[in-house]
Amino acid sequence: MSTVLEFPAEIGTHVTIRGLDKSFNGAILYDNFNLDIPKGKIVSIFGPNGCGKSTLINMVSGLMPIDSGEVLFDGKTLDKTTIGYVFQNYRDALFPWMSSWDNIAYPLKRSGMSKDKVKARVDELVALFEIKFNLNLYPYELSGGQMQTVSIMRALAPNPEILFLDEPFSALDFEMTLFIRAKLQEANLSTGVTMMIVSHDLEDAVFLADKILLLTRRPTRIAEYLTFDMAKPRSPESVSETEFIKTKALALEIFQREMRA
Ligand SMILES: Nc1ncnc2c1ncn2[C@@H]1O[C@H](COP(=O)(O)OP(=O)(O)OP(=O)(O)O)[C@@H](O)[C@H]1O
Repeated sequence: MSTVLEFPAEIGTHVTIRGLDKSFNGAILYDNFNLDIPKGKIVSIFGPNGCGKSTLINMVSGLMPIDSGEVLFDGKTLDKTTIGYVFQNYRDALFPWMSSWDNIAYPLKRSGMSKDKVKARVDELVALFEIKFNLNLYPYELSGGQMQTVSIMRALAPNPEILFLDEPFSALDFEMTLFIRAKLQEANLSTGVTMMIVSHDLEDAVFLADKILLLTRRPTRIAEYLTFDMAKPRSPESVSETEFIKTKALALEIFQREMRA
């Protein structure tokens, strides 16, 4: 098994993943997998169907057990780390018996925060997300995009060090995708929260990314770990700029190479 001593992390690393192994029913998905996630940055994960993108963030976030290996956050274990997780299926992720406001406040109330502080934190998020709809509504009374916005606000409420997002755009229309992309970018830039985002859509993946993790078919390895340092904040027009088009084309080329392999 690899260890941090064998493969020291680069300076500025938040999450070190070392010697990660995972099999399902004897079929190897990850075998001695190593990865560094930089602090305060956004890493987009892209790769062939079934290569284990969701499994990777589920293992790092502790939703799924690993067979062996080590995951450390600034050298700490998961139980000493505040994380947030945004699920693909926001309909099932929100508590249907609570108003949207109570959904967002839930993790804060659970941590024992005083009523005044809870209200102040929810107000901060309302300002950040420029919420115009009524948060007294129940999730089922909201549109899909509004529900996903509430799920992201809930995940960000406790000021996590790291936010995991599993295909947050997959069920959104284009207008909401643009809105949520912009808000995730703002949240990252204003709070420095690290993000790991699984995306099926290459444009979404590249738009937010400081790093693009391209995975191979299983057993899953790193095909390339691209750095994309186009200036931020990026705008909807950024996708037409040469720098963006070039990186997207490079990622596509690597993806296609892996599909043929
Ligand atoms: N709980 C499980 N039990 C058995 N096999 C599983 C389980 N979870 C995932 N797998 C298998 O592991 C592989 C990777 O799944 P995962 O959902 O992580 O891939 P993905 O890259 O996110 O896929 P997609 O692009 O289709 O969303 C798949 O072959 C899947 O069938």
